[in-house]
Amino acid sequence: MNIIRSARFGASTLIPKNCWSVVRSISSTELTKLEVNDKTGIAVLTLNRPPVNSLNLELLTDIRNSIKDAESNKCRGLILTSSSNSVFSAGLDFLEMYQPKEERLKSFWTALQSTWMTLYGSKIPTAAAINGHAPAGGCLLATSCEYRVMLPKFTIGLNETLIGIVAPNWFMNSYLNVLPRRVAELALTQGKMFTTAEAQQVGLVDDVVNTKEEAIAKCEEFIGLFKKINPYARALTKQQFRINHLQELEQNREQDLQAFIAAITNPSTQAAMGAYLENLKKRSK
Ligand SMILES: CCCCCCCCCC/C=C\CC(=O)SCCNC(=O)CCNC(=O)[C@H](O)C(C)(C)COP(=O)(O)OP(=O)(O)OC[C@H]1O[C@@H](n2cnc3c(N)ncnc32)[C@H](O)[C@@H]1OP(=O)(O)O
Repeated sequence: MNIIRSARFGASTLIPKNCWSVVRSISSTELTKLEVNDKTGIAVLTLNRPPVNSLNLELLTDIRNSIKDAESNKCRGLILTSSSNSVFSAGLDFLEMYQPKEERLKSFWTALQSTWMTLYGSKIPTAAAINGHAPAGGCLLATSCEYRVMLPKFTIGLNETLIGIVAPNWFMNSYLNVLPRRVAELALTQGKMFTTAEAQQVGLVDDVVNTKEEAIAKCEEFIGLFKKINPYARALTKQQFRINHLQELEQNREQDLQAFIAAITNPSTQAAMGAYLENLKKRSK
């Protein structure tokens, strides 16, 4: 019998393969659902933190655990998507950063660093089915993947300067891994949110389709490209492209954390964030 061991069902829980329907849950929490298609071996990770999948400590932790579960279950690839019809992820949860408690703020940023390193450095092929808006941290998740497909009439980009904050190096590096330097610099300094059409034009997304189902199918097609490629050779090649960015953060994690805490707790950042949040709340009424 072909057995899959699911880390989050407990080390001793064995799930018999073939006793399940084609799509099988590997692990799920209140905030994430990780399902694998038994025929293709490709896993779909659905973010499910209504209303906007803002990334708080718990969601970031669940995303990281899910990526690790997909890897340890030897999935052939991982697709990130959202349970919302209009938002992929609204980025970092402002409530983690506005008037924060220091210990929680530290855990939050440390979880973001770990999640990014796990996703950006994952050995398996990764793809994002962007079925809604993807500002800031939402864009970071998407650009950390190897392939992106997006639905029309949404927006994506690193808008940090609009909020009065500075995207850290590793946010920028994820952008630069996808965009030409000049486009990335102009976009980052303006805090530009690209429409789907603009994002495709500059190469921020690879394809545009009309439905979430088509987006997942496109991601599967992308991951299928590696069917005949030796996974070890593929993973090492990907690693060589990304190792400098990963090492840069790994070697400066504490410094990066302290820079984040100093920037976020600065009274002028708090004031800018407070005003931005106020505006967001007014708009949503
Ligand atoms: C040199 C190095 C130094 C290091 C310095 C480090 C500095 C920090 C770097 C990293 C910082 C930030 C990265 C981020 O990710 S910040 C988050 C940026 N996100 C945004 O700007 C998105 C804001 N949201 C929107 O634009 C819209 O909500 C939407 C995503 C387009 C969706 O629109 P919608 O109409 O569908 O929904 P809406 O009514 O606006 O929102 C519904 C409720 O959700 C609340 N909300 C939205 N976004 C967030 C969020 N990111 N965090 C928390 N809450 C959010 C919104 O306020 C509504 O709430 P309510 O119903 O009014 O209570």
